[in-house]
Parts: sequence; structure tokens; C-alpha cells
Amino acid sequence: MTEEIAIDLGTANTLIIHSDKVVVDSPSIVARDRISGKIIAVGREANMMQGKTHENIKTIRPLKDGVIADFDASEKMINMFIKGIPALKKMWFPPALRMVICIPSGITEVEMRAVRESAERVNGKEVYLIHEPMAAAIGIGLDIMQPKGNMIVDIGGGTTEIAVIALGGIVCDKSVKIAGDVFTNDIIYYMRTQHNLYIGESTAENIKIEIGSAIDDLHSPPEDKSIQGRDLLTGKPKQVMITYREIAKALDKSIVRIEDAVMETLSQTPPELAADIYNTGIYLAGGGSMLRGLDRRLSQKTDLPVYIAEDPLRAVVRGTGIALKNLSRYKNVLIK
Ligand SMILES: Nc1ncnc2c1ncn2[C@@H]1O[C@H](COP(=O)(O)OP(=O)(O)OP(=O)(O)O)[C@@H](O)[C@H]1O
Repeated sequence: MTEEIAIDLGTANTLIIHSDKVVVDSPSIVARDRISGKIIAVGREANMMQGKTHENIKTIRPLKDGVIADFDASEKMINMFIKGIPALKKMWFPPALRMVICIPSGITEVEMRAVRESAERVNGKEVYLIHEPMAAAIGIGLDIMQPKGNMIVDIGGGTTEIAVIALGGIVCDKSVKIAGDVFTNDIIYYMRTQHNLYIGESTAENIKIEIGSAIDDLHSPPEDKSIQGRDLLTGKPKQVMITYREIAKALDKSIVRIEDAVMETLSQTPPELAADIYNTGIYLAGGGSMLRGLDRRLSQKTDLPVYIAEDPLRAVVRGTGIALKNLSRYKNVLIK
């Protein structure tokens, strides 16, 4: 008896599809007890501990900057997520698994082997890997097998992956380590330097999601937000009000780097495929693409229409799930 699962192993979030349903959608974080070395929590539970741990507990993001930073923690995290799938938990013995795992395209051969071996150790009997932009394109609903160029920009947590795909292959691509995590750090830096306010990662991420913007002339701007943190001069807790325009200023430098990477990839695109992209535009996926005004800003920069995928946080896992259900159709795309 074989069960099928599709995994999007992201630096920020891990998602798993089983029986056509998203059964895991959790931050890629583990909490480890420093003394026993044991993993005491994964996903949401570990995320809630972030920034609030004492010295015996350490929270780790096993995948960072689009690469695997901690092999052991990654494997344990995958293991615990799979074991937690309700339908599999009910079974008498662990079923054999057919898996398609989506990996950041920047990872090395050694890391790829490590992911595969981790999957085999959790009973993966048939394991396929797929690169992120490919899975995103399938998840967006593009027919990647056509002799037609499509440009995908996947802005995740650790990396932004830009790829031109045609005939089931990546024709040219670029991966930059500027994405959601860097945006969050930009906000921390801005608050520290402009407001003398020290804030943690979770607070900065909330600011980004609630009032973050890539441009300073939004059509429907979010309300100003009050931010609490620690005053760097007095050491006392303090509150300041922030506008979305300030966040746009804080993120500007990083967004320029994403724009440059997109322009560079466009300039390397063969002319026939460039003509296709002129007609079809650019597709955005990944959580970072939800930053307000980013689509408009990229469209102004490239003079091309820019579309955001439906439910951008799930486009990659959706595509991974479709590849799993159509293994023979996508056999040339999957890495065995
Ligand atoms: N509404 C939002 N506005 C801006 N950023 C957001 C929003 N929602 C989520 N994000 C950011 O999206 C990022 C996570 O996106 P996603 O889950 O696509 O990344 P990932 O696939 O785990 O990472 P990677 O592709 O680097 O492996 C996080 O940095 C998160 O803060």
C-alpha cells in the first residue's frame, strides 16, 4: 500500500498535500532543547516560541537563505510533519510513500541527496524532486510543455527565483537572496536607525504583512500602525506610529535588487521567448509577491503586465501536487 504526498520544502513555510488536500501548512521552524538535543516543537508551536525562549531552548530555521542550513533539524522537521498527517497517523503501520518534494533551485547536489535520503528514511519508497519555479509555473496553471516562453518570479522567504520556462525546461534563470526575510530585516534596521526602536523578527514580519508596501502611492493605503518595542536610548518599552510610506522607504533598496535581477533575466532571454513574454507578461508567486504595490512597481519597471498567482503562498505546493498526480507527463521535469 502506497500513499502519495507532495511537499513544498520552503525556507519560510513547509506545505504538504495528501489526497488532494493541504494537510500541513506550517512555518519551517523547529525548537530544540539545548541540553538533551531533542526537538521539542515544530511548525506553529515552535514559531510561537521564537524570540521568547530561555537559554535552554533554541529555535532554528533549518532552511535559511534558500539552502539547508541544518540537515539534522530539516530531517526531523520533515519527519514530524509527515507523522502528524491525520490520515497517516490512523494507520496501523507507516505506509510506503511516493513523494514529490519541491526544493529551492539554489541547492547543491549534496543538499539534494540529503533531502532525498531524509525522505527515504521517512519511508519514501519513490522520491522525486522538482525545482521551485517549475512547480510554481505548474501551480499557476501554465502549460510548461508548450514551445512558449513564460516568466515566473517566485518571491519566497529566503530567495527570489526568476525563471523563463519553455518546453518543460528552464531556459534562463536567476536566484537572488533577497526576499521576505530580507524585507523583514530591512524593517528592523529602519526602526532601529530612524526611531531608535528595537523590535523583534515577529513584530517586523507583522508590520510587513499589515502595512508593507513597495510603492509610496498606493490606491488603497493601509492605516498607520502603532509599533511597540524597546527604546534603544532609555531601555524602556516604547510605542511609535508608522505609515506605509515609511515601510516603502525601508524596503526600497531590496526591491531595487529584485527589479535588477528581473531586468537581467529579461536581457538574457532568447528573442523568440522574449516575444512570448511581451504578450503574456510576468507571473508572480510566493508570499513576498503579496507585498502591496510590488506588481505595479515591477510592471512599471519592465513595461510588461504583471500577474499575481491565485493564493501565491500555495502556488508551489499546488504545482508539486499536480506533478505528483501526473508523474508520466512531468517525467522530464522531475529529478529522480
Ligand atoms: N501579505 C504579505 N505581504 C508580504 N509578505 C508576505 C505576506 N504574507 C507572507 N509574506 C512573506 O512571504 C514569505 C514566505 O513566502 P513563501 O511561503 O512563499 O516562502 P518559502 O517558499 O517558504 O521560501 P523560499 O521560496 O525562499 O524557500 C515570508 O517572508 C512572509 O513574511
